Amino acid sequence: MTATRVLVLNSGSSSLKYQLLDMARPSPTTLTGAATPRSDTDSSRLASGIVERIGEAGGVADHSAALKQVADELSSQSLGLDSPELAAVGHRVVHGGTRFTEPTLITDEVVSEIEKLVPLAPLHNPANVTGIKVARELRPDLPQVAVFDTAFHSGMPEAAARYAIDRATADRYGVRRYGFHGTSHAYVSRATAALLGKEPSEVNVIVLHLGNGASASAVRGGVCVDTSMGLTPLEGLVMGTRSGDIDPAVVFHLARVAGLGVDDIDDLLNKRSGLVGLCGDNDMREIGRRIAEDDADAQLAFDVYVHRLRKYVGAYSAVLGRVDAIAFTAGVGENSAAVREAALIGLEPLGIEIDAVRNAVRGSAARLVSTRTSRVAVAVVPTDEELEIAQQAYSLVRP
Ligand SMILES: Nc1ncnc2c1ncn2[C@@H]1O[C@H](COP(=O)(O)OP(=O)(O)O)[C@@H](O)[C@H]1O
Ligand SMILES: CC(=O)OP(=O)(O)O
Ligand SMILES: [Mg+2]
Repeated sequence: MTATRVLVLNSGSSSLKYQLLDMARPSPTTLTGAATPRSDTDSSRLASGIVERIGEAGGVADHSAALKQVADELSSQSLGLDSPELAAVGHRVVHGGTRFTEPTLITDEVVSEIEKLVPLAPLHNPANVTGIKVARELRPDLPQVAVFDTAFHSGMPEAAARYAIDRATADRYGVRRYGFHGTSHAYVSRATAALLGKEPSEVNVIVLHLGNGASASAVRGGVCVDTSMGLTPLEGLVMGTRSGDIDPAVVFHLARVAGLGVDDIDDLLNKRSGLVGLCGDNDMREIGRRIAEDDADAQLAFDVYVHRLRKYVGAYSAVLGRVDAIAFTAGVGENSAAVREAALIGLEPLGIEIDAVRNAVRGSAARLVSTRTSRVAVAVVPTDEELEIAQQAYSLVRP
């Protein structure tokens, strides 16, 4: 029997998503070719699930406990990690630094390199390492593949990847823009091309990945040329709990005037800022409910979020010159018609015409929400980081 199944572990800062896929069965997308949107009826997906609120009240204690829960759920469906049909485990790893720009077979040395990158992604890489260690303990014989969030952005031009700071200091300490959510930006930019009936090489796309973490990217002909996250996943858009762009002098000011330490400021900007910092809620659904009741704090949070998003749409329109499509993805991008409309309304001079009626229709498939006359196609394109990771992992181990 040939082993053709891949288990994918996608550890976020407070969640663990998993999927078990059979790569021998038809899947609607291919690694390099055209992609069509994925539905729940795909025969390739054997199991999937999510453990949420890790480390929070009402959730499991930590990522080890979450993994144990996933292993138990799979075993109860006779799909456990002990299955001889497993070909590999694919792990999402958020930060790959400058070294990891391709899917990588995991060895002890690779694990220790990923651990060295923890200071650059303190909310994410530790969880990724835990997942790798637990899975390797359970199945030491099985190939385990790391797929990096940073990889898709690793070819960004120097003009976009460099910060304008002293070069020697930057080079010595690896201070440059890496970018994240790369598997999602790669998958969604390809799926957007497919939705337009084009090859990825033919289209320029702005991808707006709006989840709890959020980032924008400018993709020219299938290649990422700029993205909003930088050295860490803190730069760029306003997020659920992260500030995104601020004047770096805010940090000095808070240290000198408010007497805050570096760790306090790190915690403030990563965990107590963004939507939650502005209005106390980080879930866009709750913010929508509060706005409907005329809550001024929720309205302000929404307005700041959308203003930043519009700025990036404008910036990346200029970076790309010609924009063929803008694609909204991840939890907020796929579900919040209000965010999509507020971000793009009034941008007709840029050739962007969102259609309020089409935009308001709910759906789970990739779809266009622009007017028929819009020069720039506006699309909602569900992301599938797990499928992308599975395909990249399988490409390394397939017989
Ligand atoms: N129906 C909805 N309307 C508006 N926002 C939603 C909806 N469903 C989910 N979201 C938003 O999506 C976020 C989670 O997105 P997701 O892509 O799953 O994030 P992550 O992978 O970072 O955990 C939630 O915090 C919430 O703000
Ligand atoms: C990199 C990042 O921000 O990931 P997530 O959105 O899963 O927190
Ligand atoms: Mg995510």
